[in-house]
Amino acid sequence: QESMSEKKEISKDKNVLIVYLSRTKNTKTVAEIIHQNVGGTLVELELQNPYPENYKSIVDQVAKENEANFLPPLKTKIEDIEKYDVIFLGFPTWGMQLPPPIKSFLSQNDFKGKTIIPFNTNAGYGIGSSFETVKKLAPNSKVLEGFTIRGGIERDGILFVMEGKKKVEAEKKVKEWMTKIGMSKIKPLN
Ligand SMILES: Cc1cc2nc3c(=O)[nH]c(=O)nc-3n(C[C@H](O)[C@H](O)[C@H](O)COP(=O)(O)O)c2cc1C
Repeated sequence: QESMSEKKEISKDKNVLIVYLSRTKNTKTVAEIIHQNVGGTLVELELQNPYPENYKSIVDQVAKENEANFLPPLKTKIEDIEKYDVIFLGFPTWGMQLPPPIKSFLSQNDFKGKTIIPFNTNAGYGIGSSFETVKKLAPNSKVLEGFTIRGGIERDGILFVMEGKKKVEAEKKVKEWMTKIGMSKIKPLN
């Protein structure tokens, strides 16, 4: 027989999805740190037509896509997205905006009644309009306070930085943030 306290515990259990976009693996590392803390399903978003390797080319392409409101088709399809209650959504800042593939992801799924938690890395200029756009594109969801940390500066040839001391700093900051938003106590079901 289940006691009352057990029932309370069970109602706290959540299905957690961690989905992220990452080109030079900084956001990927933050996604993995979140995964180590909370468990759940970890998925990298991939595109049907990958972006160019060249930095200047990708910057130009993203600027054009933003201007045209183009939603690049995704290769990654998340099975049974309905079953997830909590979705951590990770991305770098691109052109001071939410990257087009994340706009695609938000536009093609229904997040009604779900909790979305954004996380970000950037070259030091911050989140721009990205967190606001998450709210706009998932209007029936609850968007919690996001996490942001400085990552690489590809423009200056600094690609992956989330190792050594920097990774330790990220681990500490992620833990503090998860406690603040009440996500450190949840027990993922999956
Ligand atoms: C196309 C593109 C545009 C970017 N635009 C910005 C920007 O507007 N502001 C900023 O601070 N960093 C910008 N960056 C830098 C990335 O946000 C930063 O390097 C981030 O840590 C990369 O994450 P990733 O390693 O997960 O791909 C841009 C990078 C790329 C590739």
